[in-house]
Amino acid sequence: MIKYVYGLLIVLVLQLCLGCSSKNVAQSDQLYYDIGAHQGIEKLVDAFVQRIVKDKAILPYFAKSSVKHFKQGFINHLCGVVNGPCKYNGDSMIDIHTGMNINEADFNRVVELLIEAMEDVDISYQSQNKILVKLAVLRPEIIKI
Ligand code: HEM
Repeated sequence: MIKYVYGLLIVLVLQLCLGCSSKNVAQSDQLYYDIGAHQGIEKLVDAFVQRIVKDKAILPYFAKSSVKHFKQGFINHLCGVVNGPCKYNGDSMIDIHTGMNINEADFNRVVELLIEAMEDVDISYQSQNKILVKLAVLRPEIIKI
């Protein structure tokens, strides 16, 4: 009987440990999966670019940019931001945006366009907020000093 109880206890402890470790793994990249993994990010960035090209205040910033290159860079960067399995190999946010003289209003507008794009592709408000919190910390690297 004692052996049986011990056995049961061991199984219980093992299950708890497995439960917590798989929970941790799931939690770390949960946002990535919640927004549809790589395909979801591609859809979002497509919608974002469609919003940018229709915006008179923001489009001029991209006058000399390659849309294809921007899309790929933004996809990889966002994928990393949401703890996905991609690696962004581009320049730092400071290096890219320095010299563009981005003001507060235009930064906010780009964030608005991203929110609209997230709505376009039906990303939940909870995931939207998580993404926005992660991007908000980049603000000082992007707005002109
Ligand atoms: C949190 C906000 C932002 C993030 C995370 C972000 C991120 C990025 C990334 C990842 C790239 C692509 C880098 C590459 O692979 O070449 C990029 C490029 C670019 N970003 Fe941003 N950006 C932000 C805000 C802005 C704002 C507010 C503007 C302008 C109003 C802007 C204008 C540009 C332009 C014009 C490029 C293309 C540069 C080129 O052609 O080399 N970005 N950004």
